[in-house]
Amino acid sequence: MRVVTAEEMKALERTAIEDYGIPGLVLMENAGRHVVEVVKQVLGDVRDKTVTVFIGKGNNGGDGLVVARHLLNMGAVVKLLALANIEEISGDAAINLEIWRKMEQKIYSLQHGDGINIVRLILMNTDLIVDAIYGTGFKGKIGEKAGRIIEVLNGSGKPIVAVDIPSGLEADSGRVNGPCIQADHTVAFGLPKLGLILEPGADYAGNLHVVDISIPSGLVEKDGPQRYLTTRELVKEWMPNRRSSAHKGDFGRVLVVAGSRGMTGAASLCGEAALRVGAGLVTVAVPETLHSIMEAKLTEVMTAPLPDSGNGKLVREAKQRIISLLEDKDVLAIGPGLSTDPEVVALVKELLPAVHVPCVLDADALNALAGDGETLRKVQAPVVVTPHPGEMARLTGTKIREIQHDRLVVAANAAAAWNVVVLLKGARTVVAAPKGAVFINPTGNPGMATAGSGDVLTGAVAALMAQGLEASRAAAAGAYIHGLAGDLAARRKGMIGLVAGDIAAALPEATMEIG
Ligand SMILES: NC(=O)C1=CN([C@@H]2O[C@H](COP(=O)(O)OP(=O)(O)OC[C@H]3O[C@@H](n4cnc5c(N)ncnc54)[C@H](O)[C@@H]3O)[C@@H](O)[C@H]2O)[C@H](O)CC1
Ligand SMILES: [K+]
Repeated sequence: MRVVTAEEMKALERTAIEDYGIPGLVLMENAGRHVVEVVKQVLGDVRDKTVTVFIGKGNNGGDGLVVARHLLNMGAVVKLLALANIEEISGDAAINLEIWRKMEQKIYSLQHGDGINIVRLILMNTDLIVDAIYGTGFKGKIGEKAGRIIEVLNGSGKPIVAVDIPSGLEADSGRVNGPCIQADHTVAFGLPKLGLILEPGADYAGNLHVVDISIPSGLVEKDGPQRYLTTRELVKEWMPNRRSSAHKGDFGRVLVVAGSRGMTGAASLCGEAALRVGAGLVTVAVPETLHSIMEAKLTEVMTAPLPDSGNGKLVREAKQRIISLLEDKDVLAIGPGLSTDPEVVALVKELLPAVHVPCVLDADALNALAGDGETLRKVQAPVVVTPHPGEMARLTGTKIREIQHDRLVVAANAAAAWNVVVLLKGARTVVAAPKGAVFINPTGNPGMATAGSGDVLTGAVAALMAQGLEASRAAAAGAYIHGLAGDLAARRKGMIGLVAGDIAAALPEATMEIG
């Protein structure tokens, strides 16, 4: 599903109105009806329930007026409060205001005074709040008075349904610069806005319902900026079919180069994950002094010893052995637990230009390239890098806060500069392809911020590349499946006690859920 900015959404709405002749009033009516459906999901029978609708002066408020009218017709008690100067309501919103007035219904203006007392009074008998104050027209900072009212609404304990966007949320970034409606449900019209998908916006949005308000589908799907929300349907479309006559070679052979003394778990988690996401054959190559430990740890995953320094860390001489192991492999996954020993750094830098199979670089393989992202361009095959914000900061020579301030832009710029797919981990993992496509991942939970979680993700991405998925799709699907496995595991074990092994163990269930 495409993800848009406020301006891009407005342009789609304008085209629908001006070029296709769909009256804005029709779009607004459709929008309002969908909000009513969600209100009914929350309240059940709305008859005699009290719904308080807060409107602003723009078309978001217009949607709110449509919601009020339909709920009234359904037998609900509806209170309508305007946070703006009613006289400033214009266009389609004014038409709906006129209808509301002709139905001899009241509208409380909060224009004068601080409005807090009237809001508190009305909320005492309210069963549900509809936030139709600001939508894609919101810019900058919420006004002081509106901010105080929003804080009262958030503290009311009443369910809140936000119209299009929680008021106070920046549609394009998901950032908030002050009070913002903490919605239980957000009904987004046409396409999800970026701010509803990125943190903290996704948190403020609550349950996101993306609804069709009859903007022509050809318009909605047409090629605009290639920003997508990774959905189950998209991942299902990308996953390879499994013919009954298939054999393990059909699903690719992965070589994992990972591990060092005290970090054998990273190698085994990565190898196990690659198998569990469907790779046909997986070999984990580790420093030779650790080889017997790995043989004991792993069953379905094969192992191979690599030259090391005797202290359980690879030496640059391992390059030749890795190149020969790669001769009958389809994908290389390198980095988990390798350590940042100078010999390992030298090995990674000398090995990469000699790699001719698609590869996933994670953890210490990325740390080996600190400040030297350009080396990534020397790999003779598609590359996926999977940095967390700290590794990304080291790779780009910047600070974590700069990485986190604009994750999409940082990932997209790095992808283009290094000609690789960048999977930037974090709340809402972002996948950026060199040619501009960006996928935002909706799955996962804070319980996954646990040692080894990234090793599992690396194995999942490698498995999908081995099964023939194009690099950016393998990264987006891998992030989706990894996050879904984490959600399934957290549902059973909670977030606090969740460990990476639980995520790995839930991978098959996650791939089953995708179908
Ligand atoms: N365009 C259409 O045909 C449809 C739009 N839909 C809904 O309309 C809103 C977008 O409406 P818009 O009139 O552009 O603005 P808003 O209602 O979001 O904002 C109201 C108004 O608020 C003012 N404003 C902006 N920022 C601030 C601020 N920081 N403080 C105070 N006031 C502010 C500004 O003047 C705005 O005009 C969209 O989200 C949909 O809900 C229909 O759903 C579909 C048809
Ligand atoms: K809103």
